[in-house]
Amino acid sequence: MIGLLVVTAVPAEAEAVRAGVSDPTVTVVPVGVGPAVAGAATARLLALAEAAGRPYRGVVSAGVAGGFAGPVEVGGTVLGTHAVAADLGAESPDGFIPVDELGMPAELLGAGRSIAADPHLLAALGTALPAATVGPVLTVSTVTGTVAGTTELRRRHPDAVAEAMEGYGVAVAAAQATVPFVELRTVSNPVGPRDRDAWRLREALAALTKAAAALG
Ligand SMILES: O=C(O)c1cccc(C(=O)CC[C@H]2O[C@@H](n3cnc4c(=O)[nH]cnc43)[C@H](O)[C@@H]2O)c1
Repeated sequence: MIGLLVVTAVPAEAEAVRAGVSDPTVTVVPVGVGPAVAGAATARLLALAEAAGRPYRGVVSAGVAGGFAGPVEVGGTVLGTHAVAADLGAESPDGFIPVDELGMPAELLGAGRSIAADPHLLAALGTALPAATVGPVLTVSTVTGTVAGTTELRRRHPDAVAEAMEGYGVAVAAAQATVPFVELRTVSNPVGPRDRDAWRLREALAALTKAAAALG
């Protein structure tokens, strides 16, 4: 049976996903924090499965996230239409320049700075999770932690609904393996001035367990 691969950053997220999934063909693996380690680990898992003659039918980047106040509240569920490499580019005196506006040859940019979710996976999860907020999910290497950072990110990505740290890396791995990708997040904290004590991890992990039932 061809299964689904669900990758999370940390073991607590993986446990929350496993608690909600009943389909034995769904494999859940905590692959680490940040786009580089998550992307590399996912690429390896996809390559090993392909080499064994049992390629995955899809990859889901799942876990908790910071939510942009307005579109989504703490405890809410988010489905990513796109995984956006929000801090990949260059600073300049005139502001941030996204990587695909730096004049580099397109073939060096892979799938680009924004990778769309697979429309079939997205539609299936959207049907199973009608209350989910659907929109672009930013991938950042640095958690946003100031008012200025939040304002700038919202200015650059007015449609974004959440930020997390792995989606784009996982999406690159999926794109290179031509495996469908989608991102599923639940919100542990608002994006804004850093207040780690205010993160509602228990609430977000419980929401993740509920949402994970949609994966099978
Ligand atoms: O300490 C714990 O028990 C625990 C349980 C579950 C998750 C964690 C994490 O530290 C998750 C890190 C993970 O969360 C994403 N995340 C969450 N909020 C944000 C944010 O505001 N900005 C960016 N990323 C966020 C991210 O994907 C991290 O990898 C701890």
